[in-house]
Amino acid sequence: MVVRVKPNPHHCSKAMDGSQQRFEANILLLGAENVGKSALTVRFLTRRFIGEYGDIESIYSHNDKIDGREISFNIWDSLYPQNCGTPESVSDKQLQWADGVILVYSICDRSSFKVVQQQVQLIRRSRKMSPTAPIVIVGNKRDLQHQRTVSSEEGRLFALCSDCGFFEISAAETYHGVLLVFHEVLDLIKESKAIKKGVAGLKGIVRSVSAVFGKKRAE
Ligand SMILES: Nc1nc2c(ncn2[C@@H]2O[C@H](COP(=O)(O)OP(=O)(O)OP(=O)(O)O)[C@@H](O)[C@H]2O)c(=O)[nH]1
Repeated sequence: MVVRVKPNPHHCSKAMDGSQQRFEANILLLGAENVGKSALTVRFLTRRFIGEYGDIESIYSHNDKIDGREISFNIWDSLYPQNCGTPESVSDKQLQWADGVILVYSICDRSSFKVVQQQVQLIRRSRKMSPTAPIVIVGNKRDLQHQRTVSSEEGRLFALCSDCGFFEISAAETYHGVLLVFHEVLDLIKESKAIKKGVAGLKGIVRSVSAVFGKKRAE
């Protein structure tokens, strides 16, 4: 089931508990205009490529079952340019909301690759998002090889150097590539949340041990 709602950054997934069956993930799609952010989103949600998508910014909620576990995806398909600061800027609200980011460029639009490069720097420098939150870079429109201006190697190398995931796909041609992108982000979000939980658990142990020793010293 897909539900389309207006962007509400207060809709938050951070209350996930490993013991619960349902896993909730907030995924933010960013990138320059016309690169296929909406095409990717709609392909993932409906398996269809419809060609024209209009200029609507939305958060879509989608429930799925993967490996027997209920998954709740919230996908924020953002509009470019973002309505704050410089064109490539990303709002604090978006970063606070997101558990993971998909940054999309078009392989036949070099300026869109530059926007992705700038957005990676901005996200990495921001304190609004967990440093363990994953970023996956997607070179879209792979079907337009004859118009290519960004090589696969360049995209892959940049992603590798920036510690981001990387895919080259065509939202127009196949559903499978799009599915792989969303599943990768989901897996990385799970890992990131597990790391955060581990760190929190460790802090709890340190606090308990300190409390015991503190008490003993006081006796
Ligand atoms: N050839 C080709 N065209 C694509 C592909 N993905 C999207 N498009 C086309 O690119 C255009 C822009 O797609 P959108 O999904 O609206 O792009 P967007 O990034 O959401 O654009 P904004 O809403 O302006 O931010 C549309 O005409 C799509 O049909 C693809 O993989 N291959």
